[in-house]
Amino acid sequence: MNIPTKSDELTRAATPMGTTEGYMPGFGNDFETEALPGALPQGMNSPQKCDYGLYGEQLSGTAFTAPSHQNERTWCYRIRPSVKHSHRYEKIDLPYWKSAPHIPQDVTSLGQYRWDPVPHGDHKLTWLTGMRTMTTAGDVNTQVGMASHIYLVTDSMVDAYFYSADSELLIVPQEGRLRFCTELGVIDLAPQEIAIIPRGLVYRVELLDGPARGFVCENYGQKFELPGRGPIGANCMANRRDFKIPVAAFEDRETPSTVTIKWCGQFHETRIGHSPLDVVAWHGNYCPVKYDLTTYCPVGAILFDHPDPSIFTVLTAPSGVEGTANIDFVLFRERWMVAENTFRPPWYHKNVMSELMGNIYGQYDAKPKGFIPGGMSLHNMMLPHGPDKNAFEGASNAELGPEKLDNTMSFMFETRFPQHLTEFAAKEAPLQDDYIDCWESLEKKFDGTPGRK
Ligand SMILES: O=C(O)Cc1cc(O)ccc1O
Ligand SMILES: [Fe+2]
Repeated sequence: MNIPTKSDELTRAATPMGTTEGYMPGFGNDFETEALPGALPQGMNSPQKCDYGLYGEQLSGTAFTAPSHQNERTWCYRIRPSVKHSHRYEKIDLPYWKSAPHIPQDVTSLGQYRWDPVPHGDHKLTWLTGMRTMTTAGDVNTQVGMASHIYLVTDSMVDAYFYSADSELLIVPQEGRLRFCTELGVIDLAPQEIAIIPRGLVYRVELLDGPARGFVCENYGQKFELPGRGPIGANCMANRRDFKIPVAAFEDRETPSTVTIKWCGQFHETRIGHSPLDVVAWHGNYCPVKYDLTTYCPVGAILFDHPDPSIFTVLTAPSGVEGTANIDFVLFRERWMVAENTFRPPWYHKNVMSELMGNIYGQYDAKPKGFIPGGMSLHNMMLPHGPDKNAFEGASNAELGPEKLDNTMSFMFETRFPQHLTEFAAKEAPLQDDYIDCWESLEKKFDGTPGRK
């Protein structure tokens, strides 16, 4: 079902030559875009008077003094400054959207957990009311850790806008299509794509094709960046040119509207008389982005053994400790399996990091049954897990030749912090009570006989 949206009224910049319509290619580089000719000042940021009577305003995504290779900011030229967009703030309740630290007393997070897809109910839900927090980790106030959410969207936000001062959001759709109308332009998002909406950026979310469901990683810490490729070199994994940044788009609409702000885990609302999506031109490197996961080029073992899943890292959000991420976003997609004399699925293991997984489509090799599209699993810090009985027997006895793992796309939000279940995850979401039984029938094979396999 295609749904008409308000955003058809947005005035968009012409798309630069050679780019996909509405987007500019790149990640972390400097962009410039204007929806009206000449709206972007040249050679300086703060002319005495901006063209078209626009106001200049900077959005800083890193500290002013962050090292230059990490420094991110964007200059916006807009109809009104943001401060005119915020009157008195009133606290509001979004009871299903939780922030760390949130450790419910009567919920245990120590265990292996798996959920069926959270079903769409009868209620109408927007991006804000349909956000369901599953886990939280770290502390939103000290800007470390993350939360994982499921979103269920049946309705567009109408004259309603949002920004998170707490976090950037990494969005992983699983069903339905959404349109993110942001201050810096429009991102249309479908399953097999991801988007990042930066901290502080105002937007509304429209439903293009619904109902929509997906996963969100809310990153309280340092921004997601591309991982270093080390000896792999300059190519493969996620390539910068496959990321897409929207061109400038604005609306000049005088309608009573609300802006909701997430700030230190609390939600506040303010009323304004116009659309805040009024940035006519911008330049900078702090911006929303989308990425098509089918452009991710996996690199793997081409002779024997199963490497650590870090080879599949799409994006990493560093913590203060080198090599130990606040969050890694890891993708398990279609690929060839060729390793000889090897148990090919993931090995049994315990991990100091906490692994939250979601299935976008198809079958995951370690869990041929039970981990279904839209479903999630959590293997928390230092809790053992690995292939279920079927996967173990199948892979141990398979005739090994080159084999294509086809029709498969799952992902992992892996964090250095333990993840705590919310009441929703423990009591309302479709938790599989029998999940741990998938390992129960793994029998003892050892009988002391050398050469027994
Ligand atoms: O537990 C999982 O399924 C995720 C995972 C995959 C893999 O290939 C190696 C380690 C790992 O944690
Ligand atoms: Fe794992």
